[in-house]
Amino acid sequence: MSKSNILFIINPISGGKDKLRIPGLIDANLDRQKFNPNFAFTEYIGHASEIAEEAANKNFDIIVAVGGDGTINEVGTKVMQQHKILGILPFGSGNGLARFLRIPMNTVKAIKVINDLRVRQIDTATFNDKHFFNMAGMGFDAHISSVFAGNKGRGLSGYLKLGLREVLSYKPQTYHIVIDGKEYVRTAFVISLANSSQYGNNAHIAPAASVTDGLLDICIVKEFPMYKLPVLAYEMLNSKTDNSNLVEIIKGENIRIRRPKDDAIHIDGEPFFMGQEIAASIQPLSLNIITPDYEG
Ligand SMILES: Nc1ncnc2c1ncn2[C@@H]1O[C@H](COP(=O)(O)OP(=O)(O)OP(=O)(O)O)[C@@H](O)[C@H]1O
Repeated sequence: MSKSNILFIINPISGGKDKLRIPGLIDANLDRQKFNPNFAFTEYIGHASEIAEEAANKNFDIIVAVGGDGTINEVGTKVMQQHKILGILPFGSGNGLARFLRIPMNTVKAIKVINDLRVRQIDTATFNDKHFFNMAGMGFDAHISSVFAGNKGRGLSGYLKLGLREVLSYKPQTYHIVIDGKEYVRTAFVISLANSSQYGNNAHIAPAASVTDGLLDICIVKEFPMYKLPVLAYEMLNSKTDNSNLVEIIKGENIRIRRPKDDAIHIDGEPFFMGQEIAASIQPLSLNIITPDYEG
């Protein structure tokens, strides 16, 4: 059997964890009968994308994102465009897609998943001109990720502290939403377009989401009084937003959203700025990815 050339693209800042030991750990645990490993550390935003594109144009068959959903986004976009295979070693703050796909948070176990080399196809989606793999959206979560991006102390506790401060001052907006031709007008705190079920850290906004159904779950988090925030948190952490009074979920393939002004959005947790009009759609089974033996 010929060996696959595999490149690990390591984001040194994701999840706020030191990653200098990662190449050694991979060397010690990767199946050398199957793989020729190489390593690259990213140095700036967008670098993972550049490295992945170059590797995909060379002779790398498998490219592994070592980081969180933002790193997966950069690497996955190039892997998908070049019809290669994506692997994930979860090292983010939230690890939404990795958790959804049941990729172990333990690095040695996640390397063993790569050794098993079970490749499946999952849906991906677009949000205007950008691809996403886990979740994209606007409203409070986009606002918070733009604020979080300017914050040096990444990691869960930094995120929670900022979230609490911002939640008290954020004002819901009114959106005109068209999902597969049907129009909805909603005043919402957040609109999330979910490919997987969760933002990360097992906060499930769309419990019934599947990455193989050819559909996005459009999650409209309604305007609600702040004292109900713990209810929403409880529902997300217990996968109960399907029956919530606070969240409306509609499945669809093609989505258009008009909002009151140009504003922040997020793509897989990373902040961007976009205009008033957003068009999103799903690309069924468009990404080859290594996962454990799990259907979701
Ligand atoms: N060397 C670097 N310095 C600064 N930023 C970087 C560097 N390398 C990559 N990045 C950027 O770091 C951002 C965050 O990465 P990532 O999403 O993987 O981690 P996270 O936000 O901690 O995890 P999650 O998205 O799972 O919550 C990405 O947008 C990526 O472009």
